[in-house]
Amino acid sequence: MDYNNENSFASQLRPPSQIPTPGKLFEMSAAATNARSTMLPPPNNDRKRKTLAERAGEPSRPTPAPPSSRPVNPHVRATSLAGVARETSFSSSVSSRPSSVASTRNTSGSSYSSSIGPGSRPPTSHSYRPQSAMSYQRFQRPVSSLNRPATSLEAHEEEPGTARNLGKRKVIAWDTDSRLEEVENMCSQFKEKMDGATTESKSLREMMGIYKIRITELEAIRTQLTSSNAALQLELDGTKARLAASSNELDDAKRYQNIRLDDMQRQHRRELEDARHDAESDQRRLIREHTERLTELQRTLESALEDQRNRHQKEIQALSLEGTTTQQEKEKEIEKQLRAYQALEDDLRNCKSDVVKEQDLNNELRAKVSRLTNNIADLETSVQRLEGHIHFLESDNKSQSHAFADLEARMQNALRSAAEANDKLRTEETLRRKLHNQVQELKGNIRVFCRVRPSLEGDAVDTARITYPDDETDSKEVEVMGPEEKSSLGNNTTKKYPFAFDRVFGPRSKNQDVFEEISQLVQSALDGYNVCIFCYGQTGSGKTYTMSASDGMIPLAVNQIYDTAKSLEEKGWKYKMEGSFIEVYNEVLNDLLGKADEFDKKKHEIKHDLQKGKTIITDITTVDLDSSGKVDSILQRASSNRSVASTKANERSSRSHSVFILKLIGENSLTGEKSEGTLNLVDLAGSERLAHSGATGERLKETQSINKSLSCLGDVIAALGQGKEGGHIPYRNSKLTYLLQNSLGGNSKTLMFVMISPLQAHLSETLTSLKFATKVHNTHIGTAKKQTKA
Ligand SMILES: Nc1ncnc2c1ncn2[C@@H]1O[C@H](COP(=O)(O)OP(=O)(O)OP(=O)(O)O)[C@@H](O)[C@H]1O
Repeated sequence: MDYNNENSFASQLRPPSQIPTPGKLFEMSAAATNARSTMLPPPNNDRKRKTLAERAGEPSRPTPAPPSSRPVNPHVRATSLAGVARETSFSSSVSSRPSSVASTRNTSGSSYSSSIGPGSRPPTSHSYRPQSAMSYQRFQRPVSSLNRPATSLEAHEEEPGTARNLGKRKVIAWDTDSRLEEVENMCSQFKEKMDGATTESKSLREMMGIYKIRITELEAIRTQLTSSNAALQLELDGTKARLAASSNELDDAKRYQNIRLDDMQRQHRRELEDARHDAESDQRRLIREHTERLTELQRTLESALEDQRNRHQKEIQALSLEGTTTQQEKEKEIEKQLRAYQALEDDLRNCKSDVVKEQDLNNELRAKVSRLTNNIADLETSVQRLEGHIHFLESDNKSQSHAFADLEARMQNALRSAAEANDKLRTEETLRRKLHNQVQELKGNIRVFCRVRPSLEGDAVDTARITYPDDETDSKEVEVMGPEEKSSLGNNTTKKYPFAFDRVFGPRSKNQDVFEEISQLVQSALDGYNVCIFCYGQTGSGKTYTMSASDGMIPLAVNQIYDTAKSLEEKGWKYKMEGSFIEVYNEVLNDLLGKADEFDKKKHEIKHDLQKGKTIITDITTVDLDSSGKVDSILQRASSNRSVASTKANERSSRSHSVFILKLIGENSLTGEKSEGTLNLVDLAGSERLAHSGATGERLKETQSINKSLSCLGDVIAALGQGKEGGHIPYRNSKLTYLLQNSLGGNSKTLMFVMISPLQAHLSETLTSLKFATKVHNTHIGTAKKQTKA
């Protein structure tokens, strides 16, 4: 809860309920108060009234001044005038006869009417009523009542008594007629008064009704106000309670905050203490380390200084030694120079003697010059002889130039014949390709090799009896001893099953030996043919080992292609190699170089260009094989993808076909030739028969799909073997045969490996595989066509 948020608290309070408008309240208090305070006390009927006769005998008393003669507040006057509007006769009688009853009555009536009733009274009448007509009358009553004849009401009550009084007066009357007239006048006046009193009474009753209604209304308002007051009180109590609860909560929150603040402060202090402690220990450690380092540095510096000092001392010693040596040498040199000087002096002496000798010699030389002049003539003769010899040598150089030109011509001839030889070589390469293809055709466009794997360490000891009759010569035959059968005579017999293929590899054969046999087919792919090599056999018979081992057909084929492509470069050929790896599992294509989690989900379509003999698979990863090392990474990626996609119970590689597709696009820049070949290396799923596998559920579905695709492969080969021009080949019956459509049949070269397990337990599957391979071997497929690029 947010105790600081006053708004939230304020919002919880209820808005005050409707309070009656101050106008009404004012109206009630003023009107009600005034109505009650100004209401006339009931007429005192108990007061003993005097009869007319009694009053007639009384001496007349001075009448009080009429209200009009006194200074009256203008509002009071207005009120009286309002009364006049209703009872004009009374007003007039008051003014004309101050002593009459009517005047008094009229005044009180008008005062009364003016003091009550919001409708008939001017609103300001209360505020200007220090002495209302009523109060004036009340104040005057004891005096006026003495000579007042009677109020209209009293007159009414006293009416029966009037006749009696009159009768009494008749007795005492001294002027009967005038008295009678007076009485009649009085009677008529009483009658008038009666009428007026009746009207007044009626209006008073009406007023009473109005006041009753008004009182009821005011009572209702009071009730309403009381109830709203009670509601407000309740609300106020509720709000007070909420306020108290909120303030309690606020106090709690404050307390909690304070506790938390204290905790945090304590923790902060602790952390600060720890940090300070850590910092101090760090500081101490750093100072220690620093001191140690300083000491060490000092030690190092001191030792370096010592070394340097020693070195300098040594140098100084060496220099002083050198100085001493130099000084000695210099001294020696000076001595030597002194000796040389002495020698020079000796020489000078000798020279002087020599000059003498020279002069003698000069004379001798002059004699010689004359002799030499004679000799010059002899030499000129010799020069002439030498010039003749130079002429002779110059003529020999020309003959050498001729010989050089001759050599150059011979070299040009050699280059020409080399170019011719290269041309011839290229022509021969084309011829070789043709002849190579012819040899392959002669060997048959579908060939079958059989390979029997050796017994492995974990294998059962019981091996089948498999022999190789022509092992030493052609290596084309294999004989398998069938299972023991009882003859009709009850003897145990075993049947021998001989098979012959294009080549049989025994258990001792190596992958390299196998590859030598197929390398010519790989060469055909380089030459622009579609080649398909697939391994057929039961699970564990050695298909993957033959195809994808590190020295298997795939790596060896790629290596050979690299080597050959390189050697063909000097003949003008340049090759581009693209590799992709496909899996066919349960009739669904998967990209083994793609993502394992997209297996069986991503759709790949097979599209054929039958005219160009090209196959395209949509959304497949194609790797540029620009170095031979790449093939290893491709095989590893495919293998890891397969193991990710497989489960323990389902060894995916055994239950699916894998196809390594190598596209080889070549172009000869010298001859303009182009070729596009495809090498398909197929590792088929295990071929064990459904009945033998004992599979159920998902495994049964897999086995059915494998059997279907393998039997479709057999059907396609059989249909091709029939060799009917335009005959239907059921490629579309399975994904595998549809994928290999351009690599199976007339436009391609096909090689099938039938892989055999040496175990007796697998004998039945071995015989089935060998029989299937024999059927394929007996099939002759039409001539292969080279794929040339447009
Ligand atoms: N010629 C051989 N020399 C030595 N070992 C071999 C040979 N052929 C197969 N093997 C071994 O035999 C075992 C089974 O071979 P491989 O996995 O190649 O069989 P497979 O037919 O591909 O089986 P699957 O159908 O399950 O893929 C492997 O351990 C493999 O190393």
